[in-house]
Amino acid sequence: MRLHINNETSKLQAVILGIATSNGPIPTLDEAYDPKSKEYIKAGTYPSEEDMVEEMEAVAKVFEKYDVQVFRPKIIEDYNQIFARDIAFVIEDKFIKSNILPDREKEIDAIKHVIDQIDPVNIIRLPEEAHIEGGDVMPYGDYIFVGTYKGQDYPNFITARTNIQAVNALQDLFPKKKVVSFSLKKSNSIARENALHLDCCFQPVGKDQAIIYKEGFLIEEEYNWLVNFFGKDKIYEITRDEMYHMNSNIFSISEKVVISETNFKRLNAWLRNEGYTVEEVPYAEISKQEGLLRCSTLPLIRE
Ligand SMILES: NC(=O)NCCC[C@H](N)C(=O)O
Repeated sequence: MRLHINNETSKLQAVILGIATSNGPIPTLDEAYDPKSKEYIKAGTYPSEEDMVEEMEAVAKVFEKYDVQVFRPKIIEDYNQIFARDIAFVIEDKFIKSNILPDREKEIDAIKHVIDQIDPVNIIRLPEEAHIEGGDVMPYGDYIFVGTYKGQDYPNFITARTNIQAVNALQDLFPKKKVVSFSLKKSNSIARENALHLDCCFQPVGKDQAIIYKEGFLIEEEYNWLVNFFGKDKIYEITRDEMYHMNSNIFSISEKVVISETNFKRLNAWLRNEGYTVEEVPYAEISKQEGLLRCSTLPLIRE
C-alpha cells in the first residue's frame, strides 16, 4: 500500500475506521482516561456498546457511498478501539506509530493486518520519551500543526498526550516541513476546560477554512497565529459548549464533503452555506467519550 497524506481535506481514498464491538464493561472512574467519560460514568449514562456500534456503522455507510476503502481493527476482547486516530498517523508516505497513553497501547496490535501492507522502510516509531497521539497531529501542506503541553506538571495530566520531545522528533523526521506547536489547555476533571487533542479545538476544512475554539489554546498568541495564518474571514469560531460537544472534530472526505454530527445545527448550517455537502450521522453517544469523527478515523491515502 502506498500511503499518501499531506493535509486534512484532499479526497479520501483509504482509511481505518475504529470499532466499538467488545468495547468492554463500563470503566470505573479510576480506569477512565478523560474527564468527559468520567462525567457520564458518574451520571450513569455512559454509552452502550449497541448504540456506539450503530453510530460507527452509519459512518461506514457514508464511506461506502463515497467509495472509500475502509479497514477495521481486529477485535480485542473487552477493549476500547473506537479512536483509531490516536494510535498512529500518516504524514506523506510515512506511517508513524504513536507512543500513546499506556492504557491504550494494545490498540495498535489490532491493525497489524494493515501495517503489514506498508513497506517497512516507511514505518516509524519515535523515541520512547516522545509521547504523541494522532489527534494532536495535523499535516497542512508545508506545515505540520501539533497540539502539545509543555508544563513541568505534564506527568500530572492524563489528558496531556503529546510532549515537546515529540514535537522536536517530528521536526527532525520532516526537516523540510515547518512544525508549529500549540500548547493546549488541560484538565483531568472538567471536560469543558480540557482540549484533549488539537482536533478537539481546531480543524482545517475545505480548501482554506478552519474551525476553532479560542479557549482551548493555553497561549493567546498561538491562537492568534492560527487566525492570522488562515485569515479571520476563513475561521469559524465555536463556543465552549460546541467544543464540549466536539464540533471541531468532524471529518473531511474531500474539500467539498464532510461528515458531521446531526445535532451540530449551527455548524452544519454554516458548512452548507459555505457550499459544503454535509453528511450527517448520529454520534452523540460516542461523543460522551471525548472523541468524535476525526478521532475515530485514521486516514491512510488522500489524493
Ligand atoms: N483524537 C482524539 O481527540 N481522540 C479522542 C480519544 C478519547 C479517549 N477517551 C481518550 O481519552 O484517549
